[in-house]
Amino acid sequence: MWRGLSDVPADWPSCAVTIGVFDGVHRGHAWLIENTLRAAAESDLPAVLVTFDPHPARVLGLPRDTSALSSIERRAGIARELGVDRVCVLPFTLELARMSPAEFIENVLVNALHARSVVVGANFTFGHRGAGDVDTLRSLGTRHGFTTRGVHLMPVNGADCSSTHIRGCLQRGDLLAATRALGRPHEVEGVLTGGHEVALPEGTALPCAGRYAGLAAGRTVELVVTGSPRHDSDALRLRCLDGPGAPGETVRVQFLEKIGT
Ligand SMILES: Cc1cc2nc3c(=O)[nH]c(=O)nc-3n(C[C@H](O)[C@H](O)[C@H](O)COP(=O)(O)O)c2cc1C
Ligand SMILES: Nc1ncnc2c1ncn2[C@@H]1O[C@H](COP(=O)(O)OP(=O)(O)OP(=O)(O)O)[C@@H](O)[C@H]1O
Repeated sequence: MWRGLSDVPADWPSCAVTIGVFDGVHRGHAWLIENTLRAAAESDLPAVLVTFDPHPARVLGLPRDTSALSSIERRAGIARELGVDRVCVLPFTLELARMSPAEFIENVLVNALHARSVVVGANFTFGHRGAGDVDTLRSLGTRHGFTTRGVHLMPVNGADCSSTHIRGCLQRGDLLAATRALGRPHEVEGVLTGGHEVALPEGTALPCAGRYAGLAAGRTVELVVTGSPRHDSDALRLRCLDGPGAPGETVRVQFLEKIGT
């Protein structure tokens, strides 16, 4: 995983690039990655996924739920499992947010990554005030020697499959719909404390308060989410009953089904 453009080797070859937050790496993201791998294979190029951390909306203070469906490490791990060769995490700062679409293309895609093919979802925006889109990539790409593909958005159950949709499913306790959009059950990772509590990184997305059937360390467990859900879900706490490990151990927990309030 490259953390910032300074980690990209100067002799990095031409490549195919896909860009976005990719929180949760849901089925729509997987479809986009599949298209990127196809574009890469057609020209025998490596595939790079460019992502941002923290979430741009959080840095910009936009009134949106930006609770994390996956940590940046997990996101990169899933992308690698899907076949991406490198993940480049750009620290999303106010300075980056002020970069124009043309500057982003020149500094990131052309000068650092040597992009020859760029593949994004049809709704992708970038650059100051989100002014750049697929058409911007297409017209500036002609000048800079890369091609652009805008991939149609994969729907799930008639709606756009998006991280926002999945956060909404979790807030309603609709785990079935969340699983369907993610292509796997929602999971979180944290450290077990005394009293079976799981200490989670700040801003982790949890389903609404209630009792859930889940999996931890390969065992069926009962999960209890307590607290009053707020916009960013930090007020929610997680307990994992049935002793999945000793205090201090890191545990990955999957939510399978809501079994009570
Ligand atoms: C260089 C750059 C500057 C950006 N500046 C802004 C901005 O000023 N305002 C904004 O709402 N989003 C801004 N964004 C965020 C994008 O509009 C978009 O949310 C982000 O690239 C993630 O794309 P995705 O939501 O499709 O994953 C910027 C993104 C980039 C890469
Ligand atoms: N359903 C989808 N099908 C194909 N591509 C998608 C889909 N959803 C998002 N993308 C693309 O994936 C990349 C990452 O997007 P992003 O992380 O913003 O996804 P998102 O799920 O729409 O997130 P959010 O709901 O937080 O805006 C972007 O290029 C975006 O256009």
